[in-house]
Amino acid sequence: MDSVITVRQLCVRSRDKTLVGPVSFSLEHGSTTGLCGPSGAGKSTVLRALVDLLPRGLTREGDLQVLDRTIAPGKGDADLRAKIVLVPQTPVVFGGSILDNALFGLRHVLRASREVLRERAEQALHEAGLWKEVADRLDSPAANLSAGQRQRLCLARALALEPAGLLLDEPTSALDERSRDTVEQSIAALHGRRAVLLVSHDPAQVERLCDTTVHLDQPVAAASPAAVS
Ligand SMILES: Nc1ncnc2c1ncn2[C@@H]1O[C@H](COP(=O)(O)OP(=O)(O)OP(=O)(O)O)[C@@H](O)[C@H]1O
Repeated sequence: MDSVITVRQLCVRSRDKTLVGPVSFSLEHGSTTGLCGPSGAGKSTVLRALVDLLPRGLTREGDLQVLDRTIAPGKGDADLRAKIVLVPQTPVVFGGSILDNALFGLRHVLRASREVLRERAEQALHEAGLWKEVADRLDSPAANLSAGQRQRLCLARALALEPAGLLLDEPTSALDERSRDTVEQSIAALHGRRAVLLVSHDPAQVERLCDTTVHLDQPVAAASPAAVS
């Protein structure tokens, strides 16, 4: 299989502490990898490091390769973030319609006619498993969607970019069982098509969805507020 992301000896440090790592792993095309570990172990921080979007005051060390391109710290760009897309834990739904939300992001990376953009957005809604529920109301406010539908809308927005890798930060942690199952079905459908890194606290979910698991075993000491600028 082809590697989409490879990290070697990745560490994230604040001014005076190592918050994460060293950790090494690779995400293969078509595979789903679980990223597990106790609260505070650094799972969200790893995801942000992979798209080179660490908060100010934190630095990355070690090698990061995305599709054979080496990403030096601070050198991540729009191209990287269209290839590797981070879907945060809390779905961010913008004002505007369901279609506007699915198109957000895509509009910035693809110069194409409205028809082509719309086609890509609709395809992404299919891929995220939301199409049947929204096909007849694409122009309705996205704010009216349920929590599970919002999560899948964020997934669709990410998929519209046709990324090689998707980083999902606890996508079902705030959902009831039924919505969780629906979101899980959408994630399962990505298998074989994208490299997915799934942060999850739920071993059963990891068992259901993932081919392989990366453990961040060591809880790490938080940086003191004084250490962060
Ligand atoms: N901007 C920051 N400055 C200093 N320390 C930070 C910063 N962001 C995160 N940390 C610290 O890094 C460590 C890892 O945090 P992170 O949120 O990545 O953990 P997590 O494994 O995702 O936790 P959870 O499972 O609770 O979401 C924690 O100790 C946290 O306090």
